[in-house]
Amino acid sequence: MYKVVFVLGPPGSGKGTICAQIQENLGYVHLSAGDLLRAEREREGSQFGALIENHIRNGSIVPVEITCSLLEIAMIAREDANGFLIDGFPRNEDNLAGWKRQMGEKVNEQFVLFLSCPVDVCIDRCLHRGQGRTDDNVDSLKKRVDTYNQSTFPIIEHFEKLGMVREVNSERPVNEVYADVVKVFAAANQQ
Ligand SMILES: Nc1ncnc2c1ncn2[C@@H]1O[C@H](COP(=O)(O)OP(=O)(O)O)[C@@H](O)[C@H]1O
Ligand SMILES: Nc1ccn([C@H]2C[C@H](O)[C@@H](COP(=O)(O)OP(=O)(O)O)O2)c(=O)n1
Ligand SMILES: [Mg+2]
Repeated sequence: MYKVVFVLGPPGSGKGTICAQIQENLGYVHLSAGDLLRAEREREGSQFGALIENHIRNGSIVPVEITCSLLEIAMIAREDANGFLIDGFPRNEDNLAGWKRQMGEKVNEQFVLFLSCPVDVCIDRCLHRGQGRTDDNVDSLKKRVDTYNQSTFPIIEHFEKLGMVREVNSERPVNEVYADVVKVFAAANQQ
């Protein structure tokens, strides 16, 4: 069984930043659904490149069969891992249902780390992220925030009802956010 922590929050809430630090210090392997999709978009011979780019620019969500397969392939490649941080997934009902179908029997879902941050702060961070992403512009960001509010937040609420959500306010400086995140992992791993 793979041990899995889902990391969710609005675009720019700091998911990638915090996951990199957890990977470095706690031995979890960081898998960003967005990074895997961008890599697949660039892969020569991929039949999904154009479809992925359309969704990324539109701030809409790629069909789960594609994303979940990329995640599973990446997990199989790191079967030695202590656990996995699944960053930016599941982002909607389709993601959640497809994950349950494909991975439900193979994973132990530890908890959901929810990085909460006001949307205006998040948008500002994305506009200054400096990674040259095709979706870090005002138009795409509006759509991504709509998708977050309409489709992703209900998934967080679903996990909340199951008692699985650990919320950390990520509006603060990274070192403060990280310190609280470490406490969440310590508590979860004590059980
Ligand atoms: N706590 C924080 N305070 C200020 N800036 C942050 C913080 N966390 C992340 N950032 C910056 O905000 C941008 C988005 O962070 P990132 O980790 O890519 O977020 P996400 O993966 O949730 O979209 C990056 O430029 C990052 O350096
Ligand atoms: N589960 C996912 C995750 C990301 N995507 C697509 C759509 C998202 O707007 C983009 C970018 O996702 P990414 O997690 O990299 O974005 P943020 O880190 O939240 O800014 O990728 C997806 O279709 N399905
Ligand atoms: Mg990210």
